[in-house]
Amino acid sequence: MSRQQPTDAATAVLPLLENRSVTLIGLMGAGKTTVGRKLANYLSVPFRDSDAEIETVSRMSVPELFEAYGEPEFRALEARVIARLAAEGPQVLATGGGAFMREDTRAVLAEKTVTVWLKADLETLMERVGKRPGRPLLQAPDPEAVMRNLMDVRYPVYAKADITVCTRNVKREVIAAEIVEALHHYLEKEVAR
Ligand SMILES: Nc1ncnc2c1ncn2[C@@H]1O[C@H](COP(=O)(O)OP(=O)(O)O)[C@@H](O)[C@H]1O
Ligand SMILES: O=C(O)C1=C[C@@H](OP(=O)(O)O)[C@@H](O)[C@H](O)C1
Ligand SMILES: [Mg+2]
Repeated sequence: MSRQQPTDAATAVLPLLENRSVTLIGLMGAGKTTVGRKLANYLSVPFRDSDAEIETVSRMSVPELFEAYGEPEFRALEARVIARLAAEGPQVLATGGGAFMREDTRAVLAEKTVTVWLKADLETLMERVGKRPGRPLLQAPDPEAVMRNLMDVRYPVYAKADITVCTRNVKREVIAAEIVEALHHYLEKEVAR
C-alpha cells in the first residue's frame, strides 16, 4: 500500500497520542478493519486487527472458533488479545464489534487508548456485511433483525467512546480523513484541559 502524504492534522496527532493506540469500535460492517488500515497509513503507525490477531494465535478462523468452542470462549480470547494489544501503541487497533461490550475491555481501552466509534445506519451496515461472509452472528434466518437488535443493545454502550464519527456511503479515505480531524480536535482539547 502506498504511503500517503500526511496532512497537517495527521502530523499533529501522532505526538499528541503519546504512544496511545487509536481503537476503532462499532458494529459489523461499519468499516473498522477497512478504514482502520487507511487511518494507520495516514498517521504512519502500524495497523492491528483483533480478529486477525485472534486467528493468528488460535490458528483458526473466527467462524471456526465460534463453531468449536462457542461465543463465550471467543469473547474470553478476544478480551485477552485486546488487553495485550492495547498496550502496544502508537498504532491503530480495529476491534471486533462485540469487544467493547465487555466492561473490562472498555476499562483497558479507556485507560490506554483513544476510542473512536464508527457509527453507521442499518442500510449501510447490511449492504457492507453482504460483501464478506464469515460473521457467525449473522448466520441467522433474518440477519437484518439480528443487526437491528444489536444496534438497540450496543449503541448506548458504543456511545461511551471518546469520539464518534458517522460513516456512510463515501470512500474509506474520506472517513479516515474525518477521523484524523476528529482526533486532532479531541487531543488538542485534552491538552488545553
Ligand atoms: N466507505 C467505506 N468504508 C468502509 N468499508 C467500505 C466502504 N465502502 C465499502 N466498504 C466495504 O464494506 C466492508 C466493511 O467491512 P469491514 O471493514 O470488515 O468492517 P468491520 O471491520 O467494521 O466489520 C468491506 O467489505 C469494505 O470493502
Ligand atoms: O459484532 C460482533 O460480535 C462480531 C464482530 C466481528 O468483527 P467485525 O466487527 O470486524 O465484523 C467478529 O469479531 C465476530 O464475528 C463477532
Ligand atoms: Mg473487522
